[in-house]
Amino acid sequence: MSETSVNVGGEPVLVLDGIQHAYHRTVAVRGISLSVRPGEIVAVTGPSGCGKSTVLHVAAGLIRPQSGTVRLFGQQLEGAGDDERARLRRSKIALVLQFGQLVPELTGLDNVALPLLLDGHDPKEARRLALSWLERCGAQDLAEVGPPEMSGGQAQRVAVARSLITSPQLILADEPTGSLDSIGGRELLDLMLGEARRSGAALVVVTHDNSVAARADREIRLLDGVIASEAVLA
Ligand SMILES: Nc1ncnc2c1ncn2[C@@H]1O[C@H](COP(=O)(O)OP(=O)(O)OP(=O)(O)O)[C@@H](O)[C@H]1O
Repeated sequence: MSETSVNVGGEPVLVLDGIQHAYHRTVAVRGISLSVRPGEIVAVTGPSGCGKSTVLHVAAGLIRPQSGTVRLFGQQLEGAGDDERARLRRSKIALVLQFGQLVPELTGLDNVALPLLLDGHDPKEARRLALSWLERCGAQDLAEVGPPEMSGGQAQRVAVARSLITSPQLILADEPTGSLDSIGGRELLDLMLGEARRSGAALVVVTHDNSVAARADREIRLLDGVIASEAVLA
């Protein structure tokens, strides 16, 4: 592990218990339980279609699983309405989904500033911070560019900048650098891992990249919708 370890401990920030989910007749996840502690870096790996994205979307409260429970920062998600879920996500969690999921009508800069603007921060200060995060993510050239004009990799850089600007306590990332070349992807992941280590945020990252998994505290490998193996690496 190249990053400096922080203390990993305390009450879990995320607990999944007995999660099952199917899309029509396709069973994606069949009974997954896992728990993530503050500051822990967890890599979720496994072959295509094994259920990784579904687990991440359930953890983020974007998918309501057919059975099982999700607890985020001690709060049970089942009873929470959509507004409450959105509030919880905005205040403590950052999401980086596979295709960036940026707001198409806004510039790169305003996409990054958006979480702060929604939280009522001073717009000038929010944009100043957004520019500095774009620079750190190698995306300063995208400040005035709209998402429809960005490549997949560029959108991922902007999405990572947006995820880190709020100093989240939990980062949920689904193949956050899958559209970048290997060097660019490595640099951006280095930044995410480094930031998580520095700030003490927990990071759950879905990845096909073995080198990322090797630098996590724990690797959870899925196969056909169940946890096939779990390795503590740190
Ligand atoms: N919206 C959907 N509608 C129907 N089937 C879906 C949907 N999303 C996922 N699936 C199916 O559920 C299963 C698990 O998909 P999921 O995307 O969670 O796997 P994954 O491990 O993240 O795959 P990948 O590595 O290719 O992104 C797969 O068989 C997939 O085809």
